[in-house]
Amino acid sequence: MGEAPKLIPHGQQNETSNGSKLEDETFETATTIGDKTYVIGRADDETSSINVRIFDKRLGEWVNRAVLGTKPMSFEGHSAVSLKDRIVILKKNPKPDDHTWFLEVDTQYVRQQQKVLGTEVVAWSKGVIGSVEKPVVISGPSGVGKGTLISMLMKEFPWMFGFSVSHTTRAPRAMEKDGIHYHFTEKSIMEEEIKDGKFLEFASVHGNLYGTSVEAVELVSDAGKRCILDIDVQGARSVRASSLEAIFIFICPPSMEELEKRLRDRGTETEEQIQKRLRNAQSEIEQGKSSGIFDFILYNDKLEECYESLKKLLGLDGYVIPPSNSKREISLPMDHHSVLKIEDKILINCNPLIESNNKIMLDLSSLEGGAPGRTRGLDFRYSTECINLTFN
Ligand SMILES: Nc1nc2c(ncn2[C@@H]2O[C@H](COP(=O)(O)OP(=O)(O)O)[C@@H](O)[C@H]2O)c(=O)[nH]1
Ligand SMILES: Nc1ncnc2c1ncn2[C@@H]1O[C@H](COP(=O)(O)OP(=O)(O)O)[C@@H](O)[C@H]1O
Repeated sequence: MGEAPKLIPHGQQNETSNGSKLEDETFETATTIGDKTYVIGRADDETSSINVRIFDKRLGEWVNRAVLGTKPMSFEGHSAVSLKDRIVILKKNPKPDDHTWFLEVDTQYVRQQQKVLGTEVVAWSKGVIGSVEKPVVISGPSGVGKGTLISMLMKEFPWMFGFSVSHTTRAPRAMEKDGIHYHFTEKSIMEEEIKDGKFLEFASVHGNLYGTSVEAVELVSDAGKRCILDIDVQGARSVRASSLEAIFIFICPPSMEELEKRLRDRGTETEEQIQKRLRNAQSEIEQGKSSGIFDFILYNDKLEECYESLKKLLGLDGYVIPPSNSKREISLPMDHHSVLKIEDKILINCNPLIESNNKIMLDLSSLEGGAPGRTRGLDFRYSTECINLTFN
């Protein structure tokens, strides 16, 4: 039988071996959901990310767990509030864009990973205020014009779109820069990261490995931009099956002869690679048209016409976008002794002694996404409607 969780309350003096007093920088919270208690706190030595221990009250012992998702780095203190399938962690003295994290303990993603890994699983997901436009997946055979069309979008709407930088084991082309066009990666490293659940999707394409990391997509959305993914049909199929909702567009060439001409004129592939890509093109076009994965099929014959059609699909024809769509940020002066959950809202700083303009309501009623990516749809409101509660 294991010992029930013993917590070190915030600020409690800790005896060190030589009896000197040591202010404990971090502390732990214990939150029970179902028959498990989740003890959160203290930095995990190796990674200095926040540690999670699970005590199974039914078994009366601590259980091992796999911790998935992007882990929060250690922080000096937090409040923990339990929802039915996750724990909301509100950081103490947070940075404006790093205040809320979710420890998922019984979400669909956790249950799915528990089946795959055959062990207890918890998954971290960073909370982000507001929601984002659905990402745009663009697929099509090599040489059809995907990159050209995407560059035109990014040039005309730089504040609106961001490109998901894929990982690949392919060698860079003359003009390609690492971290801009691709993360050019060793196969063994990429395979390791795939095993660690860091990729939303990956596929072997034209003899090389390509993949979209969760971070690549989330970093674009964190910047308040709409994410564009240039991925092959296999990748589009995986994204369609994932929790990431997106718009799927397949670009077709006007003919195979024109596709071959473009590929040759581009001059970036050897003859052997051109032949391989043309062979693959036939089946890709077939899948693009008949698989049901794609919401739209665009023919890239005349470039400008195709670009106008693409903008129309994305609701951008003749649409003037205000240049500044600054991200909403909130600074959360949080007093950790006065956090209260009422249904799907969390009242922060409700202590009547705290001045009203620091009373905050966190609305969790329209959460989207979640591990292994971000949890979006948070809504913070400074609210004097916080109920003045007496704390004894
Ligand atoms: N599944 C998947 N495919 C990708 C990814 N990045 C690029 N691709 C696809 O890999 C194929 C080859 O890409 P690339 O070597 O850049 O050649 P290109 O199509 O001629 O530009 C294209 O169909 C891309 O859409 C990715 O992250 N995942
Ligand atoms: N509509 C078009 N007409 C003629 N050439 C095009 C058209 N669209 C793209 N191209 C050219 O075809 C080549 C392949 O385009 P690219 O964007 O690299 O394709 P992808 O990214 O799909 O492999 C490039 O040299 C590009 O300038």
